[in-house]
Parts: sequence; structure tokens; C-alpha cells
Amino acid sequence: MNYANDPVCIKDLEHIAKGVMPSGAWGYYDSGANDEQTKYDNMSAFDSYRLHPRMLRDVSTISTETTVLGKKVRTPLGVAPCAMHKLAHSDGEAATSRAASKNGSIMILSTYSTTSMEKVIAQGDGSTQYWMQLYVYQDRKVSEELVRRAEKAGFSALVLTVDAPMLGRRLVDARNKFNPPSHLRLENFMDPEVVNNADGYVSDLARSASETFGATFGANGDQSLSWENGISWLKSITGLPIIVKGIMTAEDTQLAIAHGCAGVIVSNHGGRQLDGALATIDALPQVVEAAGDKIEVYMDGGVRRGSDIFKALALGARAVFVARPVLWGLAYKGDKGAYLALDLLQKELELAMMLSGTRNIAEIDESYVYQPANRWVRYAPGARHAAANQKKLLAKL
Ligand SMILES: Cc1cc2nc3c(=O)[nH]c(=O)nc-3n(C[C@H](O)[C@H](O)[C@H](O)COP(=O)(O)O)c2cc1C
Ligand SMILES: O=C(O)C(=O)c1ccccc1
Repeated sequence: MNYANDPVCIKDLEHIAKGVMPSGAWGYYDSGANDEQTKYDNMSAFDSYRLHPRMLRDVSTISTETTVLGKKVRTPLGVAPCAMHKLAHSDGEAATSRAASKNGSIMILSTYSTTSMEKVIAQGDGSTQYWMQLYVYQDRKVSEELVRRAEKAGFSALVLTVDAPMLGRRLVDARNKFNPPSHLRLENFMDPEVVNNADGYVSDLARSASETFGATFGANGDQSLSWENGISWLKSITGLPIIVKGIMTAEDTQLAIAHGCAGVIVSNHGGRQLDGALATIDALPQVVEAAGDKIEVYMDGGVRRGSDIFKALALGARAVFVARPVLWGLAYKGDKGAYLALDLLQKELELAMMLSGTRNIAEIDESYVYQPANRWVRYAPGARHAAANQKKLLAKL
């Protein structure tokens, strides 16, 4: 197969990225925790849902427009936060930002970006939504400074990642003794005025990426974080909507509602944290059920096809985020490659919508996905949802 010339799907981009990236950086992007069960499950779980298409509808116009946090977006496909895009391409997050903006996608910027939040937002076309991803540090002043800076820069929501009190154990990185190249800088910890000056650090967390990598979590992350001292604290210092990333259960969704969050992202960090955790597409139905209309539900993990996005929307996600595919595109060709990754998924989504007889996002509901019953014996909460869904489907026949 000739992948290199003209990538036509996300798998092609993955293959190319693997070929062009240094092995340490590739390993860091690719790896999941331990046996990588959850990393692979995230992808393969989509395959166990099948589509239930309707025919003979006028599908001459397809729109993926929807609203997220009350604002119009061209597409429910967004970019998940990933550390250190400059490992993929020297243009880093600025390139990703241009790609997201061109596709009309929301971009969530990682705190550990190698390009400052101000520079990233400056690449947008003014209508692009940027959300800032945060961890909460023992030293709340460091977190508060990041919040103030994000507010000032124009981010429209904060995404608090809660599935990483400590980094999961990634065996590939351990074997490679991976450390990012020392010229990379974590610019969100540097003074925005002097961000181009390597001496402009504003906190001990800054330094070069290689000095902070991994150690940041153990040494500075707050492992005593709770709904009260984390979410309620964050809410008390900002008016921006708060989205909790890393929610996998109905119980935690109810707590997110009780603590005034605007949304949750069903995520297991791409299988990089708790290996053995449920695939996100399998966790989604119980979160959607618990959320009702009180809070928006998004998901990420394992999305490699437009039909995966379709399935997630059908199961109740309001938006779907991708991480590795964008990094692969970036490694392939900077902003053009990152855009290609988003555009391939976007076009696949539009085609899946057309072929299943859905003309807009509102029409995509659970009647368009079909779950072979026996698979669900394993997962109790999802099983209930699936059983109810199937009863409804059977009743319609
Ligand atoms: C290389 C890499 C770095 C990541 N860095 C962050 C991060 O800084 N903050 C965060 O909340 N999630 C981070 N994630 C998790 C992603 O946001 C996302 O949850 C997950 O990767 C989605 O799965 P996918 O890669 O299969 O699309 C990272 C993921 C990868 C692959
Ligand atoms: O790799 C990750 O998944 C991640 O979230 C991260 C972020 C910053 C530094 C190291 C890891």
C-alpha cells in the first residue's frame, strides 16, 4: 500500500506519522498505560455498534452545525487537549490552531502546550471557540494565574482534567526513558511579555519541557483534589463555564451537576491513565442518562472515523474531540496536515449522515445505532440502556 503520497484516512496519517517522528516522541504520543487494553478498547468498542440507516429522505443538503455551550459551531468535531504539539512539528499548537479554526472546530489547549495561549488564540479567525485545559496545583496561586491569563486571552471555557492525579504508567516511555527535547518550552508558565526570552519563567513549573515532564504531576499536582477544594474552588474564582474532563460514571456526572459545572467530557485520557477502564463510547450512555438536560456531555477517545463521531452523537454526545489523529496530521504536514485530519473526519461524518438519512445533527438519535445484545452482558449500566434501546427498536418493527 502506498500511504506516503496521499493519505486518504486517519490510519494513513498514523502510518506516516510513525515513519517521520523520532521514536521517543512517537512512543509518547502513541502509548497507553500498562497493557493498553483501554487504549485499544476505545477504538474497537465503536465497531460493536452498528448503524441503522433510513432511506429515501431528501439528503441533498447536509449540515453539521450545532451549538455548544449555547454558541453556534460549524461542527461537533473538536480538538482534544494534548501536551507539546512541537514534538510533532516545529509550528506546534499555532499550526493546530489554524487548522481547527479553518475547520470551524473548537480547540481545547493543553496547559502543557509548547506555544503560549495568547499566540494560539491569535491564529483563530475570531469566531473559533478556544477552551483552556487546566490541572489544579497544590499551589493554587499558580492555577489562579493560569485562569486569569486564560480569561484575559479570550478563552471561553475552562476544562479541568480530573483523571490524572498522577500520570498513568506508560511502559513505552519508561523503556525509552523518554524526555522531551530540552529546547521545547512550556510557554504558559512563562511571562507572556517575555515569552520569546528563555529567561522569562514565571514559576518553578516553567523551565523547559524536559525538566518538568512527569515530575510536574507528582510534585506539583494536587492529589488531595476533591469536588469541594477543586471544582467549587475554581467556580469561586472565575465566571467562565467549567467543564470536567475524565468523567466515566453516572455518579460523577450527578456530582458535576451538583457542583455547577457546564459540561463533562467522557474520557479516559486516551487509555493513558487507568488501564482497564471502560471504553468511552461504552461509558457514554450512562453519563448521558445522568446528565439529562442539565449539563452538556462531550466525549473523546478512539475516534478514527466519521462514523465513530456519528455513533457518539447518536448515543447522546453533544460534541466529540480527537487527539492523536490531529497530532499525526501535524507530524505529516504542520497546519495543512492537522487540517487534513479534521477534514477527513468531517467529510466522513457528512457522508455517514447522508447515507443514514440524517440531514442535521438534531436528527441523529439513538434509533440510528444498533447494539447486538449479547455484548452488553458485560457492562451493567450500559446494558440497561442498550436493553431499553433495543426494546424500543423492536417495538417499532
Ligand atoms: C500525546 C498526548 C498528550 C495528552 N496531553 C493531555 C493534556 O495535556 N491534558 C489533557 O487533559 N489530556 C491530554 N491528553 C488526553 C487527550 O486529551 C484525550 O483525552 C485522548 O487522547 C483522546 O483519545 P484519542 O487520542 O484516541 O483521540 C493527551 C493525549 C495524548 C495522546
Ligand atoms: O501525556 C499526557 O497524557 C499528559 O496529560 C501529560 C501532560 C503534560 C505532561 C506530561 C503528560
